[in-house]
Amino acid sequence: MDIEEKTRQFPNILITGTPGTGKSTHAQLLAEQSSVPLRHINVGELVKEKGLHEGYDEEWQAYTVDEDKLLDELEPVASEGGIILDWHTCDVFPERWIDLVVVLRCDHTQLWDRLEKRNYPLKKIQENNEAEIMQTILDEARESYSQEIVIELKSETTEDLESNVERLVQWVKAWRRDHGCNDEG
Ligand SMILES: Nc1ncnc2c1ncn2[C@@H]1O[C@H](COP(=O)(O)OP(=O)(O)O)[C@@H](O)[C@H]1O
Repeated sequence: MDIEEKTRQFPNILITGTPGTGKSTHAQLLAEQSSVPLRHINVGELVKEKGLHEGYDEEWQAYTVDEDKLLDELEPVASEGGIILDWHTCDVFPERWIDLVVVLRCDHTQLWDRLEKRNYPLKKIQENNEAEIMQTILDEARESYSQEIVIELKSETTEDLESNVERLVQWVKAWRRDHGCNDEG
């Protein structure tokens, strides 16, 4: 455990998964329902807002992220703790920042419908659909972080969403207890 980790009062959670699996929906609800303040950071939006990219890729309709700039931008808030990082890329963050990695999963036909509703180009829908079938992001998460902090959660129904968020709310409380933080005061 390094010094930075010891001084954090709030955990950092990474919510990842193929686009459309429900990251933003989960992150937003968790930030609302948590009994301690957690800040939802939609990394894709942050990249766009702060210009943390090397331009827009028309073919993929996505920004090419400048990872160094992104990490510099996030370092102070990550060190402070209490952030929910919401992004489909999970292998760029330093391990010391992250206390829990949540990988959301969704049946691929359902995912296809969700992405179609977003008017993604067919190529992008196919690519993401295939990534979900191949569990690409789950594998990346398991390769990038220690096994004990990576959890896979199903995100297909509203019931899934509610029970996942409740579980995460409880996890945050337990993390704080384990780290000697007093939630009463
Ligand atoms: N567990 C779920 N049950 C029902 N609909 C969901 C669930 N998770 C996400 N959705 C829906 O799927 C769409 C994509 O969700 P979103 O949170 O934007 O995904 P992501 O941030 O992973 O791209 C939204 O319309 C959202 O309402």
